Amino acid sequence: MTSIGIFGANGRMGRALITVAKEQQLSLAAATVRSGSDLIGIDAGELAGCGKIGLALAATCAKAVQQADVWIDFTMPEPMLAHLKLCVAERKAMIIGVTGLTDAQYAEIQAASKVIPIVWAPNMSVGVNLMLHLAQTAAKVMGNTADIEIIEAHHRFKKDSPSGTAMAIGASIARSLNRDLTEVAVYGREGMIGERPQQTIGFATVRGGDIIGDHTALFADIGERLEISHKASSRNTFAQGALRAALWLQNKQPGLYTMQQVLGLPKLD
Ligand SMILES: NC(=O)C1=CN([C@@H]2O[C@H](COP(=O)(O)OP(=O)(O)OC[C@H]3O[C@@H](n4cnc5c(N)ncnc54)[C@H](OP(=O)(O)O)[C@@H]3O)[C@@H](O)[C@H]2O)C=CC1
Ligand SMILES: O=C(O)C1=N[C@H](C(=O)O)C[C@H](O)C1
Repeated sequence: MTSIGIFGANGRMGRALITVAKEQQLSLAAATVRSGSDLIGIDAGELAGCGKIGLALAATCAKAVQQADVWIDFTMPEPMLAHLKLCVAERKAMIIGVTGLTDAQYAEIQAASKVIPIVWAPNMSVGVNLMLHLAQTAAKVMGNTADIEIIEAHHRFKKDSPSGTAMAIGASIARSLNRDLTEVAVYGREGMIGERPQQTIGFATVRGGDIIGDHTALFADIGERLEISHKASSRNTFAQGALRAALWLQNKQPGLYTMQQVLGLPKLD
């Protein structure tokens, strides 16, 4: 049975991962927190609020990393890169859900994937990964005349904007229309901005309360509009996807894999 490790066990996603791993009776071999944390030694299930699981939280270090075959990381870009180095040194596979990466940070994941197998995805839900296909189909049919806008909403604690998922939806649409997202993306509008250039892809961000994660791709033409929407109502959905990826990734060759591959969906354009 694949043994699984969780970095950032105290995060919102860390706790969801522990809960779902327990529900699914997976082999959770390690769960770590920052070194020096007061949580070290506490039972991981008690931290997550799902009851004792008999696994004490450990400090993140090489020795802890040796305890599991596949590590899951939903922390933040900088700690994730430190964890990536540990996994490369110990030749451990990694599932990475962290968003808000710079191009240079993403390049570090690409480089590490020459040595270890990695799944990186900004959204581990089945629905969003299907939505990427639906958005490409809509773009091919409507994208040359319709105005395309991507709207996302998340909880007040989220640090990055637009969300990683919104960026992935925008990139998928741009690819299927042969547009360069860096040239056509518009992030927010203010003042006398003039009429909308048709080729642009707009992004709008909402932040508030405890919204788990909503995404809409809007194709607005004259006389009709199409909206493709996904709403997550539980973080456990993302955790289920990440754990599915962890089981799928064990014994794979080094490489950078996608959730499309994990879920057996066709390759995106
Ligand atoms: N791909 C997907 O499906 C999804 C991706 N995400 C992404 O996952 C990431 C985490 O989200 P979320 O769980 O809400 O965030 P949280 O803020 O709840 O958790 C972040 C975790 O990272 C740890 N951390 C932060 N900074 C450091 C540091 N400098 N050193 C060590 N540990 C650190 C925190 O530790 P501590 O508790 O000690 O502060 C915490 O455990 C985000 O990038 C988010 O966008 C989220 C949901 C789904
Ligand atoms: O920070 C979050 O919470 C989420 N982040 C991911 C993103 O940036 O797309 C995925 C999900 O929507 C929740």
